[in-house]
Amino acid sequence: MTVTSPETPEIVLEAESLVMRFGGITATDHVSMRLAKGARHALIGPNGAGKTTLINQLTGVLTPSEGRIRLLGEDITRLAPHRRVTRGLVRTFQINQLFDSMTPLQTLALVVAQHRGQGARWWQPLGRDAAVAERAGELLTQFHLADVAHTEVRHLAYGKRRLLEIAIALACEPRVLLLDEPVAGVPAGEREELLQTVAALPADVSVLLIEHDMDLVFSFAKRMTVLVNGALLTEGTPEEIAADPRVREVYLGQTEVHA
Ligand SMILES: Nc1ncnc2c1ncn2[C@@H]1O[C@H](COP(=O)(O)OP(=O)(O)OP(=O)(O)O)[C@@H](O)[C@H]1O
Repeated sequence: MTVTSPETPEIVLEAESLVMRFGGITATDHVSMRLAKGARHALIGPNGAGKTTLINQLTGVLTPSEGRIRLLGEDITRLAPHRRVTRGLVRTFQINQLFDSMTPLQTLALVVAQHRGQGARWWQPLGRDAAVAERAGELLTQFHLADVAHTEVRHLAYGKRRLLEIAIALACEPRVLLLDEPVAGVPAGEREELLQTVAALPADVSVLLIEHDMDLVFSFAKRMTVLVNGALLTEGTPEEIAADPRVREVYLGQTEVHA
């Protein structure tokens, strides 16, 4: 039996000494990080720090040159991306052309049905499967999309599209959600709704936020990991990170980082 106490939180996602080389470039240089259950964890770093490369390894788009990734205690280092989603590791999706002519209701019903193994039946009139329709309706309400439930995605405001992207990820019932720049490009007038929704994500879903917007990072995160030049510079609480002179130097754009 595994005994966990408040001092030893359950670790849901663990990267152990990940290395990713592209030819002569080491984009991820022995990076380790752990995400606790219910985490609100941000991954930050200047351009080219290796955030995207790290996330691509966590989701399975890239296979690390070295190191291990564990999800809920199981090694997933070489597991295909879709199998990671099934096991509860989900990244926010960028809506592609496929969804443009569908409504948010149709989109969410499709994803919920697909995730529940009812993909072949998703096109049946909504209402045939009450559980799917109910879950899609819940997500529409939770993500402030009820008023545009029947509007084709192509006509949605940008902020609503970003909300739908997060709702799609939640429809996959994640244990760990990788939230990739949720407010990037969202106009000021639409940000507040998005920020509130991100703040209200279910407490039992562990969230890793990748974000350049420091206001969002500091209002959201309880822990932060800072990457610089592919390596882990430091990890800590927002207060520790804000007070760290090395982090300040990085964000002031100085080239020398003193360890
Ligand atoms: N497929 C690739 N082939 C070669 N080099 C790559 C590849 N992908 C990333 N890199 C390099 O790895 C380094 C890290 O890039 P990455 O995109 O992961 O950084 P990032 O922190 O996500 O940056 P940004 O904030 O600008 O998106 C960069 O030097 C980049 O040029």
